[in-house]
Amino acid sequence: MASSGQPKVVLLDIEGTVCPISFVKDVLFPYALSALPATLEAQWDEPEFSQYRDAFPAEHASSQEALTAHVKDLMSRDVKIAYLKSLQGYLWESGYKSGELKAPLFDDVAPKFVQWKKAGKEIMIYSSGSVAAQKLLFKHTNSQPADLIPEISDFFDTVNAGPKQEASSYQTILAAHPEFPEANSWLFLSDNAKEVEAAKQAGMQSFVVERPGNAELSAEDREKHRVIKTFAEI
Ligand SMILES: CSCCC(=O)C(=O)COP(=O)(O)O
Ligand SMILES: [Mg+2]
Repeated sequence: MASSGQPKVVLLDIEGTVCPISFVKDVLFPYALSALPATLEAQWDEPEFSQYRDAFPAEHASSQEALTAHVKDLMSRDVKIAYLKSLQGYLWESGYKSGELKAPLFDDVAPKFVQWKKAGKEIMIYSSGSVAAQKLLFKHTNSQPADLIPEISDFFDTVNAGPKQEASSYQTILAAHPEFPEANSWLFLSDNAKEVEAAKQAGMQSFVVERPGNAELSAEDREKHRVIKTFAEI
């Protein structure tokens, strides 16, 4: 049983943990779908875009129409596959930089970042969103200052760590930071109970975060995991 000692590292999920699920589903996703046609039209043969197009399976990268249909299908099912997440991050970049997109972090998040850092804790991120998308989100937040990147020590996604519901991914993250070798000195916070389970299997402390708009937690998950509604007690 992992100790409940004070964590040295706070590893944070994004959607449903530091920002509402609705921001991803109702703002970021529609923005990406609205930006896709013009981006494909203008950049289909551009070297800058080719890395995103060529990461797709060949049958879905054969034409702008095929790629658009595949992206719409994946997003309609919230499939968190890396090549889609990379393309989404690319599509969101102009929106963040223009000011059209701003991440609505929950009120307790930015103050806790300051408090955790003063207490000597490290803050890291582990999200299905690409590392590039994570950095855009934390650079353009509703906080003052808007840029919280300086508070964050590292970023992990499904490419540099692995699938979020597999314990081996959390072991990969631990291996990336030998300066914090005790798994139970890490605290992973996520809205997803299966991710919390995987982190605990890797020896981390891990709590389920229950934010407004999150999916209803099962009685089993409430029984199995500590559930927190804010970061107040961390
Ligand atoms: C990094 S902003 C976009 C987040 C995203 O696309 C996503 O799927 C978030 O999933 P999470 O693992 O953070 O719940
Ligand atoms: Mg989440």
